[in-house]
Amino acid sequence: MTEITDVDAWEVLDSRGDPTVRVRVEAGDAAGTFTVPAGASTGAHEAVERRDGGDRYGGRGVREACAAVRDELAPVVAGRSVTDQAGIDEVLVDCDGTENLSRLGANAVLGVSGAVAHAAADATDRPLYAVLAPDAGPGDLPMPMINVLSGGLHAAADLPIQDFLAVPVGAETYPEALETVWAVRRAAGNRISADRRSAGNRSPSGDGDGDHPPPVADEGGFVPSVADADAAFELLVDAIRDAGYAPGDEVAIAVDVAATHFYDADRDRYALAGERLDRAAMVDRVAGWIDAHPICSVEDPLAEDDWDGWERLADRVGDRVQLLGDDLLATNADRLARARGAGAANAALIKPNQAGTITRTRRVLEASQDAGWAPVVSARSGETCDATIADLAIGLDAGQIKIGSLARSERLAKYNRLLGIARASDGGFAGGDALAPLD
Ligand SMILES: O=C(O)[C@@H](CO)OP(=O)(O)O
Ligand SMILES: [Mg+2]
Repeated sequence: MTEITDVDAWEVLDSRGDPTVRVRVEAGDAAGTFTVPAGASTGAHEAVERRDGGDRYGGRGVREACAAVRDELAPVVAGRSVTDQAGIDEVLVDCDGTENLSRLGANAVLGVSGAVAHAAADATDRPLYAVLAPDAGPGDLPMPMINVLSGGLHAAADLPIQDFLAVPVGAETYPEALETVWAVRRAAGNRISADRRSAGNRSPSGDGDGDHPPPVADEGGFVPSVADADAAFELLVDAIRDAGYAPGDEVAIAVDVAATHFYDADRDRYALAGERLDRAAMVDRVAGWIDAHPICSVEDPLAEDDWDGWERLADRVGDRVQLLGDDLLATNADRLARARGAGAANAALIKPNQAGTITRTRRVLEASQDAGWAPVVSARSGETCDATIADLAIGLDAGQIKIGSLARSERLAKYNRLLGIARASDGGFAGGDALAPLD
């Protein structure tokens, strides 16, 4: 048994330049570090983090979360076996004392939980994915859904839909999957640049007529010059063709509508690019996108508490596409159980900082697998070069992963971790089965 001997926490900056929590756990000579990510399109049902700028903690929430790690969480885990992840997570949750971890902050609790997992890997001299894996062992490399076009809260743009992602369903190896999407991204960038050139836009740094680079959003996706979702889907399909791939068969499209953030609860309407859609019209609109474009996965097509809308859409298209709950499920076991009972979705986005501990994350992921629902491990829009989710996806055999674009270091740290694991393994995909090419 290797006992935890020290826990420290401090502020570091994430990919938006905002402070976040980094925790280091020591167990004798072994040590592990984990850095907590942060969402922008956060759901109401996520575990509650202490972030800067919130009223509740006077705007210095991250500093207080770090202090909570040092002053309250460190004493309760000191002396415990670093390999007892479930036991440690239980005392962390008990120490907070609230269900949603709002007293100390879910970022304080997850910071310790994640660093314990890394320290256990170091103490046992095993890769993190092996430490996270069940007795049956780790799974396959996850099929990536990779952000190419961005809108919504991640981009200062008119396009209300958040992510348009390419899924390289025809790729046979991990390097080929990333090469495929890189070619699609480059083709999309060329098209947006050409549009900007003809519209006379120029980047502030541009010094010539040829310089019209596309703007990029929080996760490195390109911000297209269109407000209409159908136009964005068509742009992505054109880019897939430009890159030499068959839309649907070789590269399919996933979309994160992130509808909670344009749902007007007072009027019970979806405010979509100047329109005001009621529930039935929003369901029609999403079904229309699925009919018209080679879409294999739709995330958050309706707002986080619009159960009726989710059920209607699932009845209509649930046998044809992956209906992925992010804000709906919030990596929360009770919400997943409710959604299962209602048949409201058929896949679960898995974000550790929505859950608050590694063990809670694992349990929701496993509950989703038990239900026959595809789990998709996901990064947040605010990230660091911490690559833990890559190991989580492989260790727990998630089958799919969503990290962001291929052009920002905080995203590439995770893709590169997966490439390293692919190099050391047979490189097989699990996700190819879950997301079969479209007919
Ligand atoms: O909505 C999402 O799925 C994520 C990642 O794209 O965004 P955020 O981290 O801002 O919630
Ligand atoms: Mg989402």
